[in-house]
Amino acid sequence: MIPKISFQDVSRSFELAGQKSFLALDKLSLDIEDGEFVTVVGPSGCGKSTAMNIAAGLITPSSGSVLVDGAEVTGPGPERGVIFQQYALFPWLTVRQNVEFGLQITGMPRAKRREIADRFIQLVGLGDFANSLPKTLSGGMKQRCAIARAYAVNPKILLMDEPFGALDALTRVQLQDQLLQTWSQERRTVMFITHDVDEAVYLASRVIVMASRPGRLHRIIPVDLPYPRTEEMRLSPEFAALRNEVWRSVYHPAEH
Ligand SMILES: Nc1ncnc2c1ncn2[C@@H]1O[C@H](COP(=O)(O)OP(=O)(O)OP(=O)(O)O)[C@@H](O)[C@H]1O
Repeated sequence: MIPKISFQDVSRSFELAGQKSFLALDKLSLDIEDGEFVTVVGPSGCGKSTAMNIAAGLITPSSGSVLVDGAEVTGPGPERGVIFQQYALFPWLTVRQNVEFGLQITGMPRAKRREIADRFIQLVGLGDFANSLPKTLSGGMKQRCAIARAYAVNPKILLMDEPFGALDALTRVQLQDQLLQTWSQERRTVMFITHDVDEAVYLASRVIVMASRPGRLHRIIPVDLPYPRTEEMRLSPEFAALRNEVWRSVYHPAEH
């Protein structure tokens, strides 16, 4: 089976003015299977976003390559949806128009667009706000809108860079469950960066732990908890053990 996403010896350095070049990512090799949900954790500056942006086709590697379905990534593509922490919604468009936007550029007829947009707006719990402008929404609602917009174009891969980072704890947990629910229905491949160790364990079938200086793969920790994930699981000793393991390898990489 060809992996859905394959990082092959991917390195990236940045030229800093007046200094020698800085190695942000050092020979990352990692395969992500079709339909898999992986989370990526690691200290600030260890190259998580750099790796994801290379997979998204937003920046190029200095050496190595990322393959999607066996083909080298050379730029962004509709099969890869990207969701950032601060997702820029168009402020002059309503929730529905924002969600429809990605479909419009594919040339889809209006009625079909609206049907799909409304389905995803319902799914993320914004049914009552379809005609609202972003400025009238809370941060969590804006992010739900951004997620609906990314889902609506039906990308086979979701690249999510701390998408819930700015949200309160309760909204965050709700969006985690919503994300897992849609993932189990539609089986996209998800690569999800987070600073939250609980979130990393709760969502993933494997947690990718990176280390810094230079940014690199440190460990891969499998999460042997069945899906669907539940609140009971979140509070279980197995979950606590996994969380501790991930925590130690992020914060004490020399020993773990
Ligand atoms: N465009 C750039 N120019 C110069 N240096 C950069 C650039 N982008 C990233 N870097 C550097 O590369 C390193 C890795 O950055 P990256 O954003 O990938 O880390 P990260 O693990 O996602 O960090 P965080 O968890 O803080 O978001 C950092 O030291 C950063 O300063």
